[in-house]
Amino acid sequence: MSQDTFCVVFHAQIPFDRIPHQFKSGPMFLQALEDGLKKADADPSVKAVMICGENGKFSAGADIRGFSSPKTLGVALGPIVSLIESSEKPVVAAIEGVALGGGLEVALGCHYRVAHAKARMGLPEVTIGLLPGAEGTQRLPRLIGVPAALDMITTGKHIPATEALKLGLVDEIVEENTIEAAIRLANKVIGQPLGPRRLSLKPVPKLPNMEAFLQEAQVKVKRQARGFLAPELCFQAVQAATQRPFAEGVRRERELFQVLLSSGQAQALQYAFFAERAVHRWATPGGINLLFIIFDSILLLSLGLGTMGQGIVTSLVKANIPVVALEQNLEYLNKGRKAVMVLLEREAKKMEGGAQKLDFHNPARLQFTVDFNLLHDVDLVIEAVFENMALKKEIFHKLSNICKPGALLCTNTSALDIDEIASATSRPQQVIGTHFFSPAHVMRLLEIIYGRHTSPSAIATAMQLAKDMKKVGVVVGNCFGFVGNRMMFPYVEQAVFLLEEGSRPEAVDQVLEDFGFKIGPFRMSDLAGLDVGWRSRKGQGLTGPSLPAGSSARQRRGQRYSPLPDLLCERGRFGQKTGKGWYQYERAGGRTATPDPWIHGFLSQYRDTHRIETRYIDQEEILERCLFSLINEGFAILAEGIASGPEHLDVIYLNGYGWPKHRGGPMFYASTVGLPRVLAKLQKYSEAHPDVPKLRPSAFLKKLVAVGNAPLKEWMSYLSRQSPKL
Ligand SMILES: CCCCCCCC/C=C\C=C\CC(=O)SCCNC(=O)CCNC(=O)[C@H](O)C(C)(C)COP(=O)(O)OP(=O)(O)OC[C@H]1O[C@@H](n2cnc3c(N)ncnc32)[C@H](O)[C@@H]1OP(=O)(O)O
Repeated sequence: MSQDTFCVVFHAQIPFDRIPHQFKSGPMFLQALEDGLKKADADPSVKAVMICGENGKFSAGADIRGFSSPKTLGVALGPIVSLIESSEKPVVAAIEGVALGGGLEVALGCHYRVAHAKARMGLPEVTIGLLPGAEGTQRLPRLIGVPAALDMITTGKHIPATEALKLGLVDEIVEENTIEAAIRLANKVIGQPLGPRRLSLKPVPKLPNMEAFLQEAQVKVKRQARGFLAPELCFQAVQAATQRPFAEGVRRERELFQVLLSSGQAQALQYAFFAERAVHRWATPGGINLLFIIFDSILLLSLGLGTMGQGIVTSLVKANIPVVALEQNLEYLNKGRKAVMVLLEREAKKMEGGAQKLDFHNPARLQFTVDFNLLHDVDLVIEAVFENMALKKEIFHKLSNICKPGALLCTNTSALDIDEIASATSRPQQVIGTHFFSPAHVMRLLEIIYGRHTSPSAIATAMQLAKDMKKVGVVVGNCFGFVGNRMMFPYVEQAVFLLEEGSRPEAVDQVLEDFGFKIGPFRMSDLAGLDVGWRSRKGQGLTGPSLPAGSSARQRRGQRYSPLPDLLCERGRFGQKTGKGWYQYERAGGRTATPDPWIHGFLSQYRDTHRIETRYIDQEEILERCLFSLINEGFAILAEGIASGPEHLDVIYLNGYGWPKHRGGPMFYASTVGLPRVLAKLQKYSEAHPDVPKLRPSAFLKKLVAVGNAPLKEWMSYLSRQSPKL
């Protein structure tokens, strides 16, 4: 093929750092694309056009940071995609790496698409609070049909090339040189009619039951979205494709895009996108940041095969890390092994048809043992026994004696003091907290807690482990409850106080679920088991036999205390596992929560006993007392240097506590509410409840308001000592 038959229009786009800023996806970049296309069209020596990316990547779409100037992005790309499609010369996309967002929309404008077998494609705009605004919602259903297009557009998932080929999204996949294959294809199709290849001219493939299908899909999207607008508007845009001609569908897509752009939710999700990446960057006080400790041949030992241990082992096997699972006796080991195998079988099923296979029947990858001697060879231990300081110390003392000198010793704890655990060893620099969230093979968050002596390389290794396990690792300092649970305590405390004052569990849960939480505090408590907190409170001497005689029922250490959860536990109401908790369930182990008249009666009796006047509590008060007390604790955490920035707190809440993504995390949410308002409300509630210290506004919050409601990205600059613990 002669060189002059083609114009390779375009080399773009990620990695972002390798191309000049003005060409990323801004107006100059789009102009260059348009100019190139026009030049190719006008040049009679050019017979076909091939579009490819630079350095083996097609395009990750727009630079998300540029969405502040909408006109230059999605909306302006649409006419260029149309220009590609209307070309009288065949245009072939050569997709390598990724084709995402605007990148895939460009490919949809092309007449043919060739992809490398390892390429991934998707329209992830919904995950940043938007919809594909360059005609993607109108072209994709015409190409792959409504069900598959709806799935891709409303979830934003990336699909592998093999799946794209099955769906008809690409015409060909190749193992070798994609660009050469695209040129070959272009050469072959020169002179063939282009009409049938123009997606805007194609009808949307019919379904026998389109209306019923759409109705059902809409209900599903709405149910899952819980106040998140983008999936619902993505749905509406695809629906428009089924009901209107192409040009009208495009107009509807643009209207909906503008609604999302101005909703505030897009801003929150884009903040969350960068926050998740920002938490990968951490440093010690000396500026040391070791991110590249690689341990691809580690033998890892997971100690304890309860629910957490089972999930951790499953995640490790999924991450292809050789693992030895240890239990104290054969009975527990066999029980744990059975549960792990069930989880792994399930995971293997989900992965069927994909490139990766789960290798868990091979003893070199996964073995179960009660033999502590196997500890000699492991590189890393994750202890996952239950939350008991004495037990953990005993285990760490043993680990310190048996494990080889370089082995990293991790403790899975949700609140216990890492320094105290480390003090039982002769190598506190190699002791670190790894707080997994249940179910550990599903939840993305991993809180990584360093103690006073933890070394930077131990932190780096734990961060690398998180990455290998496809989790979001967030490095935090050591304090009771670390970041996530420490912020959760005042939230749950307020929820219970609200019951004392007149609310009901279902009313409080409803308000927080309407806000967007997957599950309210009482449903959550029933799910986790009320006995967990009861055991912890007994350990702290707040209830149970160690409570000093004569203690007041509703006061502890001079502060307000609610005995309500303890009273439920004393009556055997542990939540779902006993069939009764804050709600009633169909049976022990049941999952359907129903408001329980017994609880309502019990609460009124409790108020009578303690002479509490029942009052009506409105939704605003429920929301503010729960959320603002949690946020207030976040400011205290930042001021103490337990976390390096508000992004860390937000990423923890988004990935471990079901905080609604479209609200950007608690600290981002506070910034959108406005810090003066948060402060004023805390002051008001604190005055009404002077015996609740967690409602007293944090000094750091007051300072940020005093300096004029500083924007979130500047908050940390107002702390005199930043991250003293790092
Ligand atoms: C040849 C075709 C031409 C195409 C023209 C396109 C013109 C665009 C015009 C309009 C389009 C509008 C709609 C959109 O496109 S919206 C954007 C849709 N795209 C995305 O949402 C992709 C988001 N990114 C990712 O999913 C991943 O980052 C991925 C690209 C898969 C790479 O993952 P990974 O390898 O794990 O790396 P990181 O996630 O850590 O990212 C590396 C750094 O790159 C930064 N990054 C990534 N994507 C973007 C982005 N879209 N905008 C800005 N920055 C981005 C990321 O923050 C990392 O940077 P840092 O390390 O500094 O944090």
